[in-house]
Amino acid sequence: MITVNNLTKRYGRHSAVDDVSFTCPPGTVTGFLGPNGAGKSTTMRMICGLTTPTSGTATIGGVPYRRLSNPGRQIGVLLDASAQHGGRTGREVLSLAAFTMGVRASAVRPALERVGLDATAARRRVRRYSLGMRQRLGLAHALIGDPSVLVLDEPANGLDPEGIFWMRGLLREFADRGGTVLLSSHLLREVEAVADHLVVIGNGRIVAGGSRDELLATSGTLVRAADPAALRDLLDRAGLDAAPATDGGVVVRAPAETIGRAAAEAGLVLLELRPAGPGGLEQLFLELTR
Ligand SMILES: Nc1ncnc2c1ncn2[C@@H]1O[C@H](COP(=O)(O)OP(=O)(O)OP(=O)(O)O)[C@@H](O)[C@H]1O
Repeated sequence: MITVNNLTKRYGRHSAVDDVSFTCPPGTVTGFLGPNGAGKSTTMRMICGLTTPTSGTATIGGVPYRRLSNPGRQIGVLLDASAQHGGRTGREVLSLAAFTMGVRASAVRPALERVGLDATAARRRVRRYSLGMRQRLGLAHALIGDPSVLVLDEPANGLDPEGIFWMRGLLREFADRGGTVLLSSHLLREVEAVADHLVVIGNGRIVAGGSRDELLATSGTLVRAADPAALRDLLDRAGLDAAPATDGGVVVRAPAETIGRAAAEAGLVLLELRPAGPGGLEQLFLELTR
């Protein structure tokens, strides 16, 4: 369980993270979503004891990271895959991590295999790894202590579509076995497929959070009218926020009944009126983080 309570980080007058609270329960994957510069990395660094909060707390199983006795055995962290020591081989990186955490050396090979790094890759120096290979090695590093919590910052960066699919499966399985996963991304589509909880951050503040299905249910109503300009006028007059959808309709943050009644009163012909679904969540995400 990760518990974040009123976390704030200020750099001078700028609040990188502003009063952020959320929890990540065991058995779930939480997607931490926000555009570049929203405060995801800073929050994750505070969870992992790398950045000191201005105020607030973050705990793993009730204990702040810096007070964990052997943190790698409880929480696996992948914050910046490109920061690995380029002069070491993949196997050396993992052997050193295993040694530091008190994990037996025989765990190194299976850990590399688990993330799809074969014997040739294991012998290669990390400076010759692609970003995708570094992400895989970073994931192996996070997993080698057999932790119950994973914190991963943009782990899909540099992975090809097959790699992203593979990683989703790995994270889903980890959570299904009772693990806790927090992963960040600036792409809704990327986390939507694997996360069962979403926390959306914009300008350092939480702007939406809850189960993915809950957020989907509140993601608005898709409306398409025979006369799109008349629909826009009607929504403006009714004071209803609308965002353009990809298929020519608009997503409105209001129940279908409200829109349907307003359209009927104005004599407007509607071609479509339905819950916006995943596309609506995308609109909501864009709107919330604008
Ligand atoms: N060490 C620092 N000194 C000053 N400002 C910082 C520092 N670290 C982060 N910031 C600022 O805090 C804000 C949040 O940055 P952060 O890296 O947490 O965002 P992010 O959501 O992870 O974005 P990205 O996806 O681009 O990494 C940004 O405005 C950033 O410029």
